[in-house]
Amino acid sequence: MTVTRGVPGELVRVPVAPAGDRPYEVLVGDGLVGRLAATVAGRTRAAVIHPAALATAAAAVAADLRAAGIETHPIQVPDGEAAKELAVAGRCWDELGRLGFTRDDVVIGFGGGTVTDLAGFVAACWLRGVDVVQVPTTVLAMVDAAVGGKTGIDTAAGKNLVGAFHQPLTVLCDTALLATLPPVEVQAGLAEVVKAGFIADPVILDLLDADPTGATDLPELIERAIRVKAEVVSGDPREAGRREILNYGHTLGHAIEKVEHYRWRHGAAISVGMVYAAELSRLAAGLDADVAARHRELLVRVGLPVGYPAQAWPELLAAMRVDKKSRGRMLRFVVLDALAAPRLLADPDPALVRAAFDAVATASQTGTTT
Ligand SMILES: NC(=O)c1ccc[n+]([C@@H]2O[C@H](COP(=O)([O-])OP(=O)(O)OC[C@H]3O[C@@H](n4cnc5c(N)ncnc54)[C@H](O)[C@@H]3O)[C@@H](O)[C@H]2O)c1
Ligand SMILES: O=C(O)C(=O)C[C@@H](O)[C@H](O)[C@H](O)COP(=O)(O)O
Ligand SMILES: [Zn+2]
Repeated sequence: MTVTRGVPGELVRVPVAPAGDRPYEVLVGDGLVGRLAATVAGRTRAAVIHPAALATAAAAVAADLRAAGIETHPIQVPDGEAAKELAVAGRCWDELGRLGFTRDDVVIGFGGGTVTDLAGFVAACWLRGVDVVQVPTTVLAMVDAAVGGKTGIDTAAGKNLVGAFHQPLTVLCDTALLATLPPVEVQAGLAEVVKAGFIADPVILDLLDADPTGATDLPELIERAIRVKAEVVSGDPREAGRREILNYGHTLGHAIEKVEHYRWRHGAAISVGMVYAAELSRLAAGLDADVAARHRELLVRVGLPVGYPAQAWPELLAAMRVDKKSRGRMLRFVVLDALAAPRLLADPDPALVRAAFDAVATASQTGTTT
């Protein structure tokens, strides 16, 4: 998808000021990857962690950095969730060791959210923390994954169960890089944009009502969602409280990803998860029925799934119990009291937790990926 900003050459700067940590900026604009060399000027070495799909683009980035005198090493990792495995992180650390990576060298995460999660985690652990610059290349990574310093990998028990908070030095969102992104990946990214709309910025929902594919409004949608994330993360960088609202739709969504062995896109899974969370909000927190219904209507118009096979419930419930928001045997969910009024709901009535699933349960035997 080609994204043209309203004003050609316009550069958007969104500040992130994580309490107790170094402030940084998320830059959004067309052709921004050209600024990478200046961003990491003075470093001796850079490792560009990238997915197979972006090998050519990563080679071009590496050539730019080398031309600026930085010894640069691309590290290719698998496409998709397969990048977020311990063995892949281990291979990256082996490579950094082979290169003699020191504390003032820099890791660059160049890819979608799977790669920025992995690269951030690799950087967080190497020598107990080296700088990472995130260059997200999907809508999802621009609006969410690359911003805020949540890094991590998956384990057999579930999504993102091993990780670290490690804020990036800067985030460069070059919208020109979205030109090669398949439409289905744009839709997946819009799921997190919808999330930002329901938890904090309803203007996003109005924009998407009028333009559900983001054909004309994608730049504004990206910027608005980044602003929501930046504001939340700045106030609570380590998820001591309010940051949990960014997990809206993720309790069931992560469970679906696990049960599907990560064949579903993250955005598709949290789309179903948001319809579920909206229904739980209606049943347990008194959310207006129209606001709950708006979730399904909008997500369908965006082209995202809103259903999951009914028979999977026991497996999904078991997976939800290892969600990071759980405490002991207590399930905790992000719910909405009203539009843009999210809160934590602890230990809801198990009958309501099950009843809310009726809103997404389908008779089909298998989930449909999008
Ligand atoms: N850390 C966080 O705060 C956070 C937030 C949201 C999501 N996430 C994580 O992000 C991940 C999902 O990220 P995603 O949706 O970006 O998926 P992804 O990283 O798997 O990218 C999707 C696919 O598009 C390819 N791709 C990436 N950029 C491309 C481009 N410009 N052109 C063509 N192909 C391209 C990738 O190789 C991959 O095959 C999940 O693991 C999720 O848990 C993390
Ligand atoms: O940044 C956050 O905080 C989020 O929860 C954003 C989510 O969109 C993202 O998927 C995140 O990786 C989920 O985190 P987890 O702690 O539930 O693994
Ligand atoms: Zn997410």
